[in-house]
Amino acid sequence: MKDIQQFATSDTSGGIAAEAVTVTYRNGHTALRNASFEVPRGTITALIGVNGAGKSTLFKAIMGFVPVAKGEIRLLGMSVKDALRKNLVAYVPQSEEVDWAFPVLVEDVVMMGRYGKMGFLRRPSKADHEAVNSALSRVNMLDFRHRQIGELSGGQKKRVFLARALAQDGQVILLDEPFTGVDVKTEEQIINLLRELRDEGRVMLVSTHNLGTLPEFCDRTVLVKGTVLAYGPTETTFTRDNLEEAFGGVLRHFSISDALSKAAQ
Ligand SMILES: Nc1ncnc2c1ncn2[C@@H]1O[C@H](COP(=O)(O)OP(=O)(O)OP(=O)(O)O)[C@@H](O)[C@H]1O
Repeated sequence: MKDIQQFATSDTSGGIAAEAVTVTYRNGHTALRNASFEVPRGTITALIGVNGAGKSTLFKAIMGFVPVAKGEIRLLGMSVKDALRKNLVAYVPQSEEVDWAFPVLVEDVVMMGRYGKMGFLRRPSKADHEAVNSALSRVNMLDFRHRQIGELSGGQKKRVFLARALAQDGQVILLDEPFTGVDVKTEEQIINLLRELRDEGRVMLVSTHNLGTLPEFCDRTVLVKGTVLAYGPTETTFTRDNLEEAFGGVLRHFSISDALSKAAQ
């Protein structure tokens, strides 16, 4: 483990903090061992590493889907359990995780973001409908609200799930590969939206294999490989040494010079 960036950290109580986190699956496989990092609020953080490095596992631990065997995750200064109970954690899934054949309208998907705020019967209030419409217009998808989710393009689907996170008013937003299958224009729209959300003081953790554009919009980077290898501001963490350690030979196929020079700017 090298070059871990400790940031000076008064604000970390408000973001995501993992301390010596170990996650072991039921079959006994330890996917993350002794992983520590901190991310303040008001930041967009890239989560990068090779396939199987533990990115999704970290997301699952933050969402309380898998138990943390050792260590602790704190979100916005509280336990994962409390943050989930307060409905503060929103998740934008990878496309492959969603059953697109499920017959549900765009506005229904976004309304799911409001469930935590509704009563037992889940009867949407006027405020819920307004929140859904406002979230859909923020991602430029209001005109599609009566469409079946399965009828949308890849980029449109991503925007609908982002709208669900907005309707939920998630303060910790986890995005799993938000740019897979989206065109350049949609990617730009998503990045602009993430910047707005950052400026509102939310904290975003973005799992991405798109190393080329990462330095343009991620203030911080966390590198994983069965643990956290390094974390901190992108300009000091997104370095050739750290990338080589995280990706090894895979990097031979990727020209990182451009990305590194962007990170250094
Ligand atoms: N439910 C599970 N049970 C047992 N092992 C699992 C489970 N889910 C994932 N793993 C293992 O844990 C390790 C980390 O997997 P994870 O899905 O977190 O990686 P990832 O970094 O998200 O990869 P990718 O880039 O391919 O999405 C892998 O070795 C994987 O095989």
